[in-house]
Amino acid sequence: MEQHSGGVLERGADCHQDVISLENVSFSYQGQRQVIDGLNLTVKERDFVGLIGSNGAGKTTLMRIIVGLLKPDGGSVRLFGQPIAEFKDWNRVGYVPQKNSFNPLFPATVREVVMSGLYGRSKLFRRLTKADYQKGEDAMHAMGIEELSAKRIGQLSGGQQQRVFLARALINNPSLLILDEPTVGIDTETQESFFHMIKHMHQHHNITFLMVSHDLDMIRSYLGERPASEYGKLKFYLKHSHDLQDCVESDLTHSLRGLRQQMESRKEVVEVGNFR
Ligand SMILES: Nc1ncnc2c1ncn2[C@@H]1O[C@H](COP(=O)(O)OP(=O)(O)OP(=O)(O)O)[C@@H](O)[C@H]1O
Repeated sequence: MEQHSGGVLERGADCHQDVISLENVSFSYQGQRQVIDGLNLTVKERDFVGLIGSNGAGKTTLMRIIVGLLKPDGGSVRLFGQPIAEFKDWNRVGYVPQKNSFNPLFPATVREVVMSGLYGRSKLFRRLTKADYQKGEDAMHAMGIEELSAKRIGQLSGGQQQRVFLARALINNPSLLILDEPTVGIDTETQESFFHMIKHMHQHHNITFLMVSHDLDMIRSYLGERPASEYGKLKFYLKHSHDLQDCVESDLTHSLRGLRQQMESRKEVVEVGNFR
């Protein structure tokens, strides 16, 4: 992740793809003061970025800009290297917004809420296939909620509901997960198991995370004591699940391939020479 306003935060050579890039992004709600002004942010493949900031600092606004729900007044937003206006591959992005509380009479079941993640932004309801149902089962299994599948979402506890929303975000097997305060209102024990689960997903499933949280202890325990960068009241903490070894290896592979090609072309010259 790089984030800077004015000065550039130094970061070594890195072979990982840019997943989120914001350049000089500004935003204000109609007729109000600027919430975000000239923000630069780069989140790379397999980064885990934790965002901490006081109430009203602009965290949710920033998440909504990144997932295309708000259009910035200025600057550019790219996802996986593509300008957001042209980005179509929304299945690669899972987004869990700030907690919604459901009326206990809300008619959808857990399975229906999870399956609705397949429709993404198209809002086009298509006939679900056997493979789609299997994806739903897999996502519920990953979140440990398969036994709740027939219950109404409104009848679940806050922690169970969060698992449902995470399963909904996971159903398309995303490469980027954006979570906005996923553990608000959840008891400490469930928070711990939730964090354990997302750390596991980060370390073993190569998912890139951007997570807003008020839980400074959790953020520090996983992402380190100090923020990697700050922008106004927003503090960005960072951990990679990769290290530069990946890049060294990929450079090495690249060099070896180059060497092999050189040797092969020499061999051809020799063979051509022999032929003559
Ligand atoms: N729909 C809206 N219309 C007008 N102003 C808004 C709207 N949503 C948020 N704001 C204002 O924008 C600023 C940033 O709000 P935002 O929700 O992004 O903050 P936040 O950092 O996520 O806060 P919190 O920690 O309380 O969730 C606040 O001053 C808020 O009052």
